[in-house]
Amino acid sequence: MPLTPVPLPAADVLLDPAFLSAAEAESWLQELTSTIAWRHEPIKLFGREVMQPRLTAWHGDAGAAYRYSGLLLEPQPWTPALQALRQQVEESTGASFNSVLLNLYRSGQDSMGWHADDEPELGPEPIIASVSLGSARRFRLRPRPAAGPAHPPLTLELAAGSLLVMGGTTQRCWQHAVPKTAQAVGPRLNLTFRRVGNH
Ligand SMILES: O=C(O)CCC(=O)C(=O)O
Ligand SMILES: [Fe+2]
Repeated sequence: MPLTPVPLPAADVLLDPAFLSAAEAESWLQELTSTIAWRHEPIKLFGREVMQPRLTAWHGDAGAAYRYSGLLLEPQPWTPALQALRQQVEESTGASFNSVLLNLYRSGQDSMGWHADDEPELGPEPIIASVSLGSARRFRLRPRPAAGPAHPPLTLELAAGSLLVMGGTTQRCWQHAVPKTAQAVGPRLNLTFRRVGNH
């Protein structure tokens, strides 16, 4: 399926709900869940260290170090699986990426709080390509307090095999989150391909 624009002011968001077939998505889920060295990292929140409510991993080109929510992340090398997925994402988006952040939401109790991926090393208008595997979860978008347009929040259901692309002023004008859910959901694995450094 093609990438289709999600109509939002002051944002450049595209979604392909079926970037991967169900069988491809399932096979990537199995492979990545079992071969990635998942870490459970602390995060600095208002000056205090708390554990992140999910598992993470960071892979990329040597030297693509990245500060993320108070952590300095040194990338692990690309694995053949991540290289293959990166190539497929680059072909669909026409963009190039030197790193990928992986998040494993073990259950509905794992989540990602409101944030924008606006770290300086991503540059002023970063393109971030997000592939989802496993259980579908809600992905919420809301205007950034003060900087965002007057628009209600929006919820996208990111199902297995979907590709979401955020570019342009999306990070400058909007925030996004993956809230907890009380529904019984299985694990969800998300990969966000990024280009860091030299902006
Ligand atoms: O899991 C998702 O869909 C979002 C991940 C995300 O926002 C991030 O890694 O910055
Ligand atoms: Fe994000």
